[in-house]
Amino acid sequence: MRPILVTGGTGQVGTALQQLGPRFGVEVVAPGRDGLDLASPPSIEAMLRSRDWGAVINCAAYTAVDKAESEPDQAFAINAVAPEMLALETFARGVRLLHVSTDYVFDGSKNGFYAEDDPVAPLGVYGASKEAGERGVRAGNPDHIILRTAWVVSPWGNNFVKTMLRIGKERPQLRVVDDQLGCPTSAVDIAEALLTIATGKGPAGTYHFVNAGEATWCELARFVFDRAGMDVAVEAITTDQYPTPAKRPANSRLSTDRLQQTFGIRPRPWQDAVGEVVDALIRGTQ
Ligand SMILES: NC(=O)C1=CN([C@@H]2O[C@H](COP(=O)(O)OP(=O)(O)OC[C@H]3O[C@@H](n4cnc5c(N)ncnc54)[C@H](OP(=O)(O)O)[C@@H]3O)[C@@H](O)[C@H]2O)C=CC1
Ligand SMILES: Cc1cn([C@H]2C[C@H](O)[C@@H](COP(=O)(O)OP(=O)(O)O[C@H]3O[C@@H](C)C(=O)[C@@H](O)[C@H]3O)O2)c(=O)[nH]c1=O
Repeated sequence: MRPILVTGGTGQVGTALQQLGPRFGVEVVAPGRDGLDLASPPSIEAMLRSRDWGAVINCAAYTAVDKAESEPDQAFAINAVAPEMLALETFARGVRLLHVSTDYVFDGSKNGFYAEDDPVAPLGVYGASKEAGERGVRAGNPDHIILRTAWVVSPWGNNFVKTMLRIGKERPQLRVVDDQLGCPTSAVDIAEALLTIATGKGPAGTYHFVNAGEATWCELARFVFDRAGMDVAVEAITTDQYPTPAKRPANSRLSTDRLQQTFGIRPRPWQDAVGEVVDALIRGTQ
């Protein structure tokens, strides 16, 4: 297969894609921001023109959920404007675009797991910018895959597991919200799903990929300390007791039925995936 271009090569999913490329027998080219700046249209155009790409996977994003509330222009530039440009540039070259999106496009009011066609209604700037990015991708390139995922964890970059391990070393007691439900998901598993789709022939459209099961942030924190063998007491609190600039959905669990039926991808339980990440971080092997 022709090489795959990955944006955001220094991020969690971008790093995982580079690691998994050889297993799929595909060359993954994953520049960081210095090699491909999504805020710069000439940079995007030049990179798209530089090779005969087999697919483009857009993993670059403005992911600072709280900071986005005070930097909406920056968030929309990377999460909405750039994906539309990527869509137009890939369409012009007959290249499929795989675009990663988020559970935060939903408002959390559903009683159950969200399906792909459920109405979106983001609560904050980050979610709104990602939702606008989805629309840009759909409008710009009919040959697109929008893969929504959630609560990404890995040994790389910033994520909740790394935050917990860091704070847990400094304090014996933590307070973590227990009324936001979601699906913790490994960046490696997302990368595997993306490469399965990119190297296959399934139909374009919007899909969900998360690890199986569900948890609150509090349950996830307790799992992490248990797995790490750390004696940290985690007090369950409500969202009201942990005020943040951005509102987050109370329920952002995603159904993966469509992805399973279309691509035969079977997500493993989040405990297996997150456990692997905790083990790697404790061993310091990544
Ligand atoms: N993290 C999560 O919990 C979730 C993430 N997602 C989505 O998954 C995708 C991947 O997320 P994840 O790997 O966690 O993200 P990270 O925050 O780990 O990485 C984001 C990447 O985007 C890059 N980036 C930011 N601005 C630019 C720019 N102007 N030009 C080029 N690159 C830029 C960053 O580069 P630099 O290192 O230079 O900042 C980094 O490589 C994103 O679309 C995100 O919205 C969806 C659900 C949950
Ligand atoms: C650090 C900390 C956080 N929290 C709460 C705040 C928040 O409600 C929840 C998660 O906090 P974080 O800020 O780490 O996670 P957050 O940045 O909201 O994570 C999101 O990132 C974006 C990119 C996504 O797309 C989402 O899927 C999701 O993964 O935990 C506590 O209750 N106690 C704590 O000590």
